Amino acid sequence: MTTPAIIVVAAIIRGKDGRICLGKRPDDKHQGGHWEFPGGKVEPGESLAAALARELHEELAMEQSESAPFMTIVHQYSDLHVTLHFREVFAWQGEPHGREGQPVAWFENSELPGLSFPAANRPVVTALTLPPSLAIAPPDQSLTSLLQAIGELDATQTGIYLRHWSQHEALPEIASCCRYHGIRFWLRMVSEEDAAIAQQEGAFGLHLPAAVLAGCDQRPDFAGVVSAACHDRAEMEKIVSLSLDMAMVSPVEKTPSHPGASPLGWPQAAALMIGQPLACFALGGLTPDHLPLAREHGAVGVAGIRAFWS
Ligand SMILES: Nc1nc2c([nH]c(=O)n2[C@@H]2O[C@H](COP(=O)(O)OP(=O)(O)OP(=O)(O)O)[C@@H](O)[C@H]2O)c(=O)[nH]1
Ligand SMILES: [Mg+2]
Repeated sequence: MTTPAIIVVAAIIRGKDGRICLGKRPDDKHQGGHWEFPGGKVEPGESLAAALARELHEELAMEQSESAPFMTIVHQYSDLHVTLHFREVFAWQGEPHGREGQPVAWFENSELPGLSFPAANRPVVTALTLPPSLAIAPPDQSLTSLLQAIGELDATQTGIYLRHWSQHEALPEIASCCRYHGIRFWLRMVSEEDAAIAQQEGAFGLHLPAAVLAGCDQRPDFAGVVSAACHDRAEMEKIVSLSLDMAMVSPVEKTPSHPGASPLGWPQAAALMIGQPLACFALGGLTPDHLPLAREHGAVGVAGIRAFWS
């Protein structure tokens, strides 16, 4: 028996202090009692932006003027198939309040993982803990220039992937520099012990290259974000089957670091990323300025080497 299918838009509303506005779903509704990103069903013929503006007016008395895609999640509940389009809201008038009597409150990003949400929301809650840009440490970078570059990054916007440093003797020094500057960093998993090293050094993420993903039959034992490289549909299916949190999808465009690789292009990258229950990062020939384009195509973030370190 097929379950009913609906299309929903929901808002990521960030206040000036960075906190996020959530509502509580009434107990008698689908997924009642959980916190939700305010929003609701898209009506036939309505654009996502218009549907969101209408829902925010109806539910929160917010007159919203501008929103852009954040991520899309497709989820099968036992009783309902939902396509959830999360959009980031940039500008609005009016102080949001629960017009239908529902509790409305503002939360720090770090508080979100401790709240109870509908099951479909897990990937968006993870995505909200991630920086929008991920700078990959270039292979030829010296330790001195790496440490200096870390100090110059904006920790709210950029995390780093220490691709070549997992087993390096200087790792504790680099990790401590990242922690000091509040930079979220990822380490590469090559052997099992890398997961323990990443945990011990306070890494935010653990990244599996394609060959490691291929040999993996369960999610690595790491209490942070687990990501993996993804170049095609089979790898995406593997990543989803292992319940990983994040995929770095590449190469989206032509890139000097892999001159022989033929790029996916945005339409094919979008087909891989949109709706998946994880946070996708687009990689390959991109700069941080590609973020809005990447979000239009199903990625929540962008990653790269050269263009991400200046
Ligand atoms: N608004 C919202 N809905 C969500 C979220 N996560 C999630 O699974 N959903 C599901 O998406 C659907 C959204 O429906 P809704 O109840 O908000 O719809 P609505 O505002 O149009 O209300 P109505 O049915 O009273 O007209 C529900 O089945 C809900 O369980 C979320 O974060 N926000
Ligand atoms: Mg609603």
